[in-house]
Amino acid sequence: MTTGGFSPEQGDDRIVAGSSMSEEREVEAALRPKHLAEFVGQHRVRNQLSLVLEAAKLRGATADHILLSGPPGLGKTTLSMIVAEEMNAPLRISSGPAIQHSGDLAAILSSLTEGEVLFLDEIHRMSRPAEEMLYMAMEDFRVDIVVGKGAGATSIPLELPHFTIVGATTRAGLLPGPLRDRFGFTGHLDFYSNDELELVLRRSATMLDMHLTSEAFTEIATRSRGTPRIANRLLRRVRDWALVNQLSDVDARAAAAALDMYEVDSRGLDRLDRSVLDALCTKFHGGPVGLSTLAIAVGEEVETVETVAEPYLVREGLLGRTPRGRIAMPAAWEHLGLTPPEDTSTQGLWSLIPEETAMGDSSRLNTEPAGSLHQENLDGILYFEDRD
Ligand SMILES: Nc1ncnc2c1ncn2[C@@H]1O[C@H](COP(=O)(O)OP(=O)(O)OP(=O)(O)O)[C@@H](O)[C@H]1O
Repeated sequence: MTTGGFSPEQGDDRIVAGSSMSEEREVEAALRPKHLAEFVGQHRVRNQLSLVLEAAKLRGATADHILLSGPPGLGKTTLSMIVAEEMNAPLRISSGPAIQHSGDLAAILSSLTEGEVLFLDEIHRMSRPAEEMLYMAMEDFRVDIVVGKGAGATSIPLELPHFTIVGATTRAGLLPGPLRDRFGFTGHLDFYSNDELELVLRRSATMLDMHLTSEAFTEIATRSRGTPRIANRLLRRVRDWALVNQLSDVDARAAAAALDMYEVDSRGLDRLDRSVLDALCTKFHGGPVGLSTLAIAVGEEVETVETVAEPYLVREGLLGRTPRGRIAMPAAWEHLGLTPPEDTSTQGLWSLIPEETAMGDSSRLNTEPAGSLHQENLDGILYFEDRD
């Protein structure tokens, strides 16, 4: 959910983007699980969160502040709503970009009621003065309101009711330590397995009164980039296709035909992803090539390539980030049906890529600031960054 400001990971309207298109928000909202028991996957976070909430209820207290991190579309907003529902508390929603002055935050905090849950999306984008005000509010349930200017300025302490902040961020590494330390519980959401996505799809299909075969669910899940929001969106496109083609039951072939029409391929890559890989392989012979050169070659903004296409390509082991630039991994050539040149400098770089950046936890990769070589991020993962 985006409540103000623009960020590339949230403002993109691709069919496989992890963000919402405005006209679809209503259906998306209807498909949200309302209770922890309905929330698919993320077992560790779900169990831990359940314990935090249960204990708070037994104590008759408000729940501790909760920080949720992870890529867009994995369920952070949904979990914040579930927290409010499970605590039987009202929910207020705001976001970092909407809170640019400490006065904005003071206005929100001073109007909260006892036990209320305040969801702060994109909390890493809040201004520094607001952030500092939040430290005191989270710890002491108090803020100091400064009245007047210069020598005549006075600070008036304002007591606040007890509340729970649920902060969400796609970039945990950008949160200052003092802010992170004030959250009593931190949960990192990972991409979903295909089996989990199938469960999400089955639940949504029932709610949308759609009939699909098991194979059709598998077909859609495989193309959903590990993201429930994308899975639900692809399901809605399949629903459109079935409606127009007067199909009451959707099998794998029909699902594949529908998604092919929207240019989402068998690995969940769309036109942007493929054009990045294609440019890397055909124009730059597999790389290494700098990010901005690559972005120019595909006619996109650097930030779009970096935050929208790249994380998934890295996670799928199709693209590598090296000290000398982006390179096509062997799987990229294979996926495009191309043969890698026999002797390239790229091949020497394949072995240089740490396992996390080649295959695994790309959610952490794209959560870090760009612009330096060989940085150690806050999670202790070595990653490479080039900027030309
Ligand atoms: N674990 C889940 N089980 C079932 N559905 C889910 C789950 N997680 C997310 N969804 C579905 O995916 C959609 C997107 O989830 P949500 O808006 O909570 O993601 P988000 O992480 O807050 O994304 P963003 O950071 O872009 O705001 C929701 O409408 C919901 O229906």
